Amino acid sequence: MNKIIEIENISKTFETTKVLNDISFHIEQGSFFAIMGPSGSGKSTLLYNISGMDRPDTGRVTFNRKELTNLDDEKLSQIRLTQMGFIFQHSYLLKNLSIRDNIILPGIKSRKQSRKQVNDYADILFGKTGIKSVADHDIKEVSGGQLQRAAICRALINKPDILFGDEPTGALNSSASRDVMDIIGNVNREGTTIIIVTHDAKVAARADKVIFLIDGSIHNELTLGKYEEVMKSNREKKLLGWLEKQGF
Ligand SMILES: Nc1ncnc2c1ncn2[C@@H]1O[C@H](COP(=O)(O)OP(=O)(O)OP(=O)(O)O)[C@@H](O)[C@H]1O
Repeated sequence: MNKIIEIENISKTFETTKVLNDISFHIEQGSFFAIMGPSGSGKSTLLYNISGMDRPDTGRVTFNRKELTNLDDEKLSQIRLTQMGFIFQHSYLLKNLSIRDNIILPGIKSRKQSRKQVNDYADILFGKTGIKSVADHDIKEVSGGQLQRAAICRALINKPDILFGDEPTGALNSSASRDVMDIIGNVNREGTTIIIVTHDAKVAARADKVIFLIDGSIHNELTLGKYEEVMKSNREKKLLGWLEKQGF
């Protein structure tokens, strides 16, 4: 298996607090990886540091064999735009644009595909995420679940190798959360590597591997293997038992 991301001895301090403490691990191409841990343990900081949204003070992050920690800001943002997708708990879309325009904008900006190709691909993504009927609506006219599906479309418009999610279901009810995780699961099955931060065991149970952070260090890790719907409740039980042992 190819390593899509390799993290070597990264540390990060904010003022006097060491938030990431000499963390090393790797993520295999095509895998689904979840980061869990108590509030304040450094989960979001870790995600931002491995995705080039922030830089560690020390250590090295390599993505697709390129060392991100060596790159200038312009090269980093180009990689984020063309090879990475991001979704957040509140994925802000531009208010004055329709759903469609929000999604095609980063597609046109990246110049990876022609305008027509971007539009055609947006239609494919609207179909896959079930928001075709609202694609030309204003963003104020859709539900939170539809907005998060639109955010997934926007994150995928440039066909990224990897999708990062920071609490991607944190603002959704359980049924919308399940729908969003089904979509993310399908994206993973089609080959995109997924890394998410989540508090939700049901969400993390979709991952192949879960790491548990405490005070900026990896306290433990659990391998669950590839997700299958029929094994859902067993996986959730296994993960919940493991989380209890970690003191969660
Ligand atoms: N930009 C920043 N400047 C100063 N301190 C920060 C900054 N970002 C994060 N921190 C601090 O780093 C620590 C870890 O924050 P982080 O958001 O990574 O934790 P988390 O595990 O994701 O927490 P939560 O589950 O509550 O979102 C916290 O104490 C937070 O206050």
